[in-house]
Amino acid sequence: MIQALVCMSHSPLLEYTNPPAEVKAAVEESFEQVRKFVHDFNPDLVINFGPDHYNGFFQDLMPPFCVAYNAHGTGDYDSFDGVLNVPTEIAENLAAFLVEQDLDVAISRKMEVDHGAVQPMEIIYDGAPDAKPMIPIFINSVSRPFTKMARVRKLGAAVGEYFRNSDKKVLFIGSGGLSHDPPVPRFHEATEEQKQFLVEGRNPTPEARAARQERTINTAIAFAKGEADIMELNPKWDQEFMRVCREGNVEEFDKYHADDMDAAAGHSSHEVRTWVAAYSALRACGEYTVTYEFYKPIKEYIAGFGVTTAVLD
Ligand SMILES: O=C(O)/C=C/c1cccc(O)c1O
Ligand SMILES: [Fe+2]
Repeated sequence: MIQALVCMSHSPLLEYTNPPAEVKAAVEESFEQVRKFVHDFNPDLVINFGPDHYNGFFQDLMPPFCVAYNAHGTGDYDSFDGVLNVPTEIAENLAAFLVEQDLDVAISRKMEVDHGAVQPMEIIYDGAPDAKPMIPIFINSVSRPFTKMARVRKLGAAVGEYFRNSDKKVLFIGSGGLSHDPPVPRFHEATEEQKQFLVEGRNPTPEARAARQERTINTAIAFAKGEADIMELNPKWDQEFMRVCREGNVEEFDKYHADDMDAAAGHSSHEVRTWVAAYSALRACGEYTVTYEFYKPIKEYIAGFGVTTAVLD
């Protein structure tokens, strides 16, 4: 087995809110399954398709895709705040290959990644996402305009093609989703203060960061009580999306359009773009089988929470 995949939801609320004990236990069991899967596979390299939540990328310059040549954690919600172990030369060669395939990715020699990118690696490697060489690939999942899903699929497929004949064991990670609508500001509905944050919010003061995080935590607590002004989770939508992942006909991802996603599954459902890229990468390496699936709508985490693993046939 030379390539494998983990796609999973993330939530910065894992350590900040309290779902019922049986839900917490079920989530922890899903994490245990993922840990075992990855430790058995023991990748040489991780390709991490991740979103950002206005910690590393802002609307002063928002690329659709960005390949990191070097990266560090931003430490939001107490996530990893150190330097990541990015193999720069492999990342440079990968980006050059992608551009040759007409996928005009941005590159960064100093990418700042937030909980959205590092959380699966923190879960797998006991809080140490720098435990393995990892190339973060940012996929804009928060800021309009959104690329068509077919472009995300093609990006993933080209990444897979690049590693298909590699002698390294490569793990593709997609981090985010599924249906959810956390209180991340959207430019055209934002206050003047929020607009300024969306454009110039890099390196917030500790007070500003704490206030932002407290707002999200309070929203999650209110959401669990049925009192928050955010969209409901949509388990039906989530399960349909997971069916497409499972069946392996990745062109079917192209049916997802941004406006419909907003309306049916919430404004952060775009994070499934990371899954689309990761599944398309694996599919470019061969036919695959999903070996593990977990799903629960969890209001305390503001997430339709899905976890999957897959291997080549
Ligand atoms: O406040 C943020 O940056 C994001 C919060 C959030 C909440 C729930 C699920 C997610 O995927 C999130 O990123
Ligand atoms: Fe997120």
